[in-house]
Amino acid sequence: MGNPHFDLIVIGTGPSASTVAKKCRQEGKRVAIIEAREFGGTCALRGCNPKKVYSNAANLIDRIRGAEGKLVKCDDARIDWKELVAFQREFTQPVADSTEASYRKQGIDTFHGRASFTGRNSIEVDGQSLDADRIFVGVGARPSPLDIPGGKRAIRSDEFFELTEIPKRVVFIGGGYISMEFACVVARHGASVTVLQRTDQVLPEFDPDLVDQLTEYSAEHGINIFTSTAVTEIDAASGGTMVVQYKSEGHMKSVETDLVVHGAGRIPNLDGLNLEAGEVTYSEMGIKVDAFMRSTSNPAVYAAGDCVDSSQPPLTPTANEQARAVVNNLLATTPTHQPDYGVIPQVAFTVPAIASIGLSQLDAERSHDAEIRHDDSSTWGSVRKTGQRCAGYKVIIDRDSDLILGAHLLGPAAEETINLFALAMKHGLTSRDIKSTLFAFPTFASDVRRMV
Ligand SMILES: Cc1cc2nc3c(=O)[nH]c(=O)nc-3n(C[C@H](O)[C@H](O)[C@H](O)COP(=O)(O)OP(=O)(O)OC[C@H]3O[C@@H](n4cnc5c(N)ncnc54)[C@H](O)[C@@H]3O)c2cc1C
Ligand SMILES: NC(=O)c1ccc[n+]([C@@H]2O[C@H](COP(=O)([O-])OP(=O)(O)OC[C@H]3O[C@@H](n4cnc5c(N)ncnc54)[C@H](O)[C@@H]3O)[C@@H](O)[C@H]2O)c1
Repeated sequence: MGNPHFDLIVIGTGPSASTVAKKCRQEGKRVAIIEAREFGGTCALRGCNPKKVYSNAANLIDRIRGAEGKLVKCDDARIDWKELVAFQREFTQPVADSTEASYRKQGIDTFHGRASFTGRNSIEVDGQSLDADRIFVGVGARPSPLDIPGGKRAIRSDEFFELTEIPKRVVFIGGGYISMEFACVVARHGASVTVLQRTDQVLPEFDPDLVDQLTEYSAEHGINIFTSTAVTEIDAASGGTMVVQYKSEGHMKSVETDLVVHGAGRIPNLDGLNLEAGEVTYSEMGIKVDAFMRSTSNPAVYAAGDCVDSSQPPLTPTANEQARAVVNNLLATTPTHQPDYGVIPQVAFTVPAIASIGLSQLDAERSHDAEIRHDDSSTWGSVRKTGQRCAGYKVIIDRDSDLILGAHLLGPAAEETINLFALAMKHGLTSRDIKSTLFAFPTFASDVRRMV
């Protein structure tokens, strides 16, 4: 007997893979799906969703403390880490079983194990060989290697979610999304936090003026950020503590800590896939795909999400949009569908959240006759009524067309308000269109009229 044959083999069960597997099965394709870990992928199990639970706790503490003596009396508001972890697990723990069950219910064959290519149309998993007309790769990303002496002493984001208690001192290596979001949570739990960032700005995807505002506010809450640093070593010290050595302003410095967290970036998770056997070309940036998300070297293979070499940010909405294009192409006789990204909003769920869409001030001023509207909006009524005091915005408008070129927000509800700009920018609304729209009042959304 030959190997089991499928119309489509899907590798991974994250947002991209699940979209492709389910939609192709709905169209009657015989589909197999393979997962190396628990079913569900990074976003649901070890990323966006558990992180948002933690971020909600941190923001709630901040809001209560900001409102203390104004809106509420609540001297003892604090995060009980064990309770927080237990609540987070209410969202993550059911995922593996329910996800696999939903695939099976749909008639998708599920396989556990690390998939690797054995040919252009064949995969091996757990000693079993499978063949398919088409193969979809949605294997996501993993933390980049921390190639410094003692680098293995740093825990990764997966392990961070397993922690049932947080020590007094925490150092984050890297100052991107993961470090800054986690830093805000552990600081609101009472830890003293150090963030060591290699470049001259933490959260480089976001507006530098708003990041400065966030950095200043964070410093008041126990988060010390050092930029332009080079971390050289993590040493073990007495009593289970560690010393992180780093170079800053030409001098060697060190910080003693109880926990080091790796937040220094992620890379495509291509280990063990044996892409050579599948004749699938890749680089350290990921699998090489054409505009239709098809492998540039093997037309039977498609890929999407964090594992592809793409200029788009590695986020869940990006993975989903790429996967939707893949589905359309898999169901067509020839691929014609390209992802329609529009403008992708980005949000770091810090305290408060920082958000961004479209062009930065620098890029807008280089390419357009740009008007920059900005303010420290912490004095605005909407913000003051919450008791909070860290807020700002920068909206960039094209003087010629009156279109919004970019929007950058910091403060309460920034993570929601940015979606209004996403809608306006995707559908070509001008600043005049926005100003002429009636928004419910008093809401943070209604502040948008004042920003444009
Ligand atoms: C801590 C954290 C927080 C995040 N927060 C956000 C957020 O708030 N918003 C946002 O938009 N994005 C967020 N992201 C990013 C988001 O999770 C990813 O962009 C998204 O999950 C990518 O989806 P994907 O389909 O490419 O792969 P993934 O979701 O990474 O899934 C890939 C799956 O493939 C499996 N796999 C890997 N290799 C193999 C193999 N050889 N065989 C079989 N299976 C394999 C993996 O085990 C995994 O389950 C966060 C990421 C992290 C780490
Ligand atoms: N809210 C969200 O949407 C969200 C949250 C978490 C993660 N993510 C996604 O996951 C990706 C990975 O997140 P991340 O935080 O690991 O990476 P990141 O790329 O956001 O940040 C890593 C940062 O670490 C710095 N760095 C790298 N090596 C360093 C070193 N040796 N010492 C000091 N600094 C160093 C880099 O300059 C970079 O700014 C993000 O790019 C994002 O797409 C998104």
